[in-house]
Amino acid sequence: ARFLPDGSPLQFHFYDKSCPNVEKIVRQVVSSAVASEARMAGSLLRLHFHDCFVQGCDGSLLLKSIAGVIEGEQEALPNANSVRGFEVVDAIKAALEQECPGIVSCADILALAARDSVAVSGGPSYPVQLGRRDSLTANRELANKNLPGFNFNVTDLVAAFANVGLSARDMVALSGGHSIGKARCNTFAARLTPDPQDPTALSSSYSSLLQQQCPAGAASDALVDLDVTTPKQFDNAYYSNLLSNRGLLHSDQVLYSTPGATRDLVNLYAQSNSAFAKDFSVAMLKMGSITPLTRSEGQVRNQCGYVNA
Ligand code: HEM
Ligand SMILES: [Ca+2]
Repeated sequence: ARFLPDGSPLQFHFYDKSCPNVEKIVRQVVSSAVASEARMAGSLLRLHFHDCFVQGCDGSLLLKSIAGVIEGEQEALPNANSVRGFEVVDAIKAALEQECPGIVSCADILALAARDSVAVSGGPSYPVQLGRRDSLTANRELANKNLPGFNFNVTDLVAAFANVGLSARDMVALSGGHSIGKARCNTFAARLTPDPQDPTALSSSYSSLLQQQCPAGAASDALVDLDVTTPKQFDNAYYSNLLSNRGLLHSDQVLYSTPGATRDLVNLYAQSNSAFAKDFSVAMLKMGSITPLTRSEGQVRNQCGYVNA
């Protein structure tokens, strides 16, 4: 009950009888995927976030578009040419279908894979509530509307998280997800030539480094580490970076550069990795309980990319 959001219809021991090895199997597949490509941890973490913000944690993000039937979320602006890791989700699903066919939902796979991705990257681990079921639908329009943008200021960010029941504190802690993974140059190209009058501008040494990494500016399809200090280690260096104007995205840097409560939290997390670990775990649990389908709602998909025939 340490982290339990009261009233959640999900349970920590949901698969204890029906699929007792579920957590071990997810952990194994995630570990080996991250061992062969460190970035995959970030990619899997982000899938859970982008799922939960759009009609709840229901696996809607995983559904492939089918002309005239499903307008999938993967083509929404914040996702297009960006979200990845679907092969790993499919590999987890395949392993679970071997072990206990028809039991574990794709939405739960995303929640477990996100937790394990953080843990194998050196971040905190926390118990995950389970029992989510998979949607029959996706909503591209809602993905465009609900997912926060890299150009957002603090007010926009607080509002986007409040829209799904998360606090400003949750928002700052969850932004620490940018402790791992990569971004395309076009998501921060506007920051490559910093205006010294702008408090959210990048430090000149960091912007010079980024100019080298994005030779074609916004047109460059290069990828840059979101955390310049410890890009593969899930830790609080993301927050220390903000103190020296080395937040890659505008939406990262504003958390510190805008005076107010979010700056105080950035200072706290930069100082204390354990305060960050605790708040991140609490916030992930809250995010994971956004309006799930449960009981007889939705279905357990046989393949994560498709509604059952
Ligand atoms: C606060 C608002 C947020 C905004 C505006 C935002 C925006 C972005 C953008 C623009 C990228 C780069 C995408 C690309 O270039 O293809 C990105 C990557 C990423 N985001 Fe966020 N994000 C936010 C919150 C979060 C949260 C809450 C998490 C997880 C808890 C998260 C985890 C990640 C990860 C791990 C990556 C790297 C993915 C990879 O390498 O495949 N982000 N985000
Ligand atoms: Ca969803």
